[in-house]
Amino acid sequence: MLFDNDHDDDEDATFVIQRSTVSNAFLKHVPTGRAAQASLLVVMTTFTYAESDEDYKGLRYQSGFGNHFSSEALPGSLPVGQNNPLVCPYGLYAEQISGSAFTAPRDNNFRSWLYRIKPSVTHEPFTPRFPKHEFLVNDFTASEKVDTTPTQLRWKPMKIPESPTDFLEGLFTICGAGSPFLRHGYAIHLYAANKSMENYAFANADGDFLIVPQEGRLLVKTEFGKLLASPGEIIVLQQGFRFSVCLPDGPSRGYVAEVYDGHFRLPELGPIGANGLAAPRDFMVPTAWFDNTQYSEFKVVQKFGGELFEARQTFSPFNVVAWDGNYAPYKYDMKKFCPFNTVLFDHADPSINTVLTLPSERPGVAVLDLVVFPPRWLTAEHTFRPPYFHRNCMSEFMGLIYGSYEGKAEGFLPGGSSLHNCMTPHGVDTITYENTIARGCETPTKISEETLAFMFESSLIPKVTKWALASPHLDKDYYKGWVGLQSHFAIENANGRT
Ligand SMILES: O=C(O)Cc1cc(O)ccc1O
Ligand SMILES: [Fe+2]
Repeated sequence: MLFDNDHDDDEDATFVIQRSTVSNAFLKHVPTGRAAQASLLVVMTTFTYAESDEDYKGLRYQSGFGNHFSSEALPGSLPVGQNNPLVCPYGLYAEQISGSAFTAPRDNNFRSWLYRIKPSVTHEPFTPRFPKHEFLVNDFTASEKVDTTPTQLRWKPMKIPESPTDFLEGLFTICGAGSPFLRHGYAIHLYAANKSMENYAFANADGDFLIVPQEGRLLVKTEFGKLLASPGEIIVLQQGFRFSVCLPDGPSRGYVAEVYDGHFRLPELGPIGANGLAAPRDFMVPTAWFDNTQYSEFKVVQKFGGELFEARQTFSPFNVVAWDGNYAPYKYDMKKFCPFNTVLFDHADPSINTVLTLPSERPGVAVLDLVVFPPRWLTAEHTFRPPYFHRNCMSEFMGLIYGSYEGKAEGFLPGGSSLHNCMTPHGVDTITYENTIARGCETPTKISEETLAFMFESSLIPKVTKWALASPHLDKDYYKGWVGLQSHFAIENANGRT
């Protein structure tokens, strides 16, 4: 460790998860080998986490968003004053990973130098991985696995699978737009898993992963070190990084946004000033750690153009003893978000809660924003305080990590999802509307500490996978939450509702 701005993971923090014993109904209806397998297998309550506690207790991080970091697991393992000396300390190989064109402008130029026991290229040829992963979609411009619909969509929480399933096996696409071949667009996936990835690492050549755990912690081993994230935190694993997802608590599920255009950044703060929203200091980057074990076989699985390929090697890709650069994975605790809001009247647009944004080439228009709905005071006078009724040219995918969402009294459950596509009308449900009118807005109210919802908002119109549309988790009654909204129009009452 070269810097002292490092942080310990809270060793005392525990997170109780509920084990589900129901099969993955999202996949159940799909007449395929994997789904058929899943429905045949008996309930399984074990999980694999082979490593000792030492593996994740007391992890240390470096802090700061977009910093240039340096970290070494052995003293003196970082070369001094240059990137690729003829001979590196400890006989390490120097290897650069570029997350932007070499010539990208400085504030958009991302690269790191990794000093590793063997270079990444030391593997057998890539071959297609079997059995094929049938539930991933990347090229939404061409895939036959997707459909379009302007209907309001909502899904109940997915179930943890019964059969042994790791993060990659348990990943399935819900919706998305564009294509990694064009380097433009995104995919939104869900994952539900019950075991750690064993003896293999995954790397995504198509884009960056932003993972939102909803149940169960994730311990992610990366070439840069380890990241441990609880529900409420997010993890960003950029294009190309090799990583293995382990489940220290067993069953786990959550949401993933995959973006093809480039990397997330902090939003501009404009008139808010220099402080507020997500603070750069709260972004945590791993410290160097390496695994020098000889494996009879260790696979690197690479997603490339939406297809999975694998290559065999006899060593762990987590063999980086030291690294230096600004292209590194990170985590962020959304509970640390510092919200701003209206303090007199009217409802602020949700963009006020943007955590991270991936801008498009059009000013102010995002490929994908991560927006959080954190605990906060509502103080607006003579104002309908919950989210307004609206139609949006942007598309809104929402998830709930815990608690309940201010706009929905019923049906939007932790682990559930909703999609309000481009120009699809939506807003609070009837019960929330009636309760809000009845309660009035005389006193400040607080959205509970026990609640955390988020939204992925995009300017690109998502197509939805056929399995998500046919899933038994799709809430067919979602529209009923609004059909009860009554007309209160009264020509004789010009001053408000009767
Ligand atoms: O639709 C939603 O619930 C998300 C949302 C929240 C809000 O406070 C204002 C607008 C908006 O789209
Ligand atoms: Fe909305």
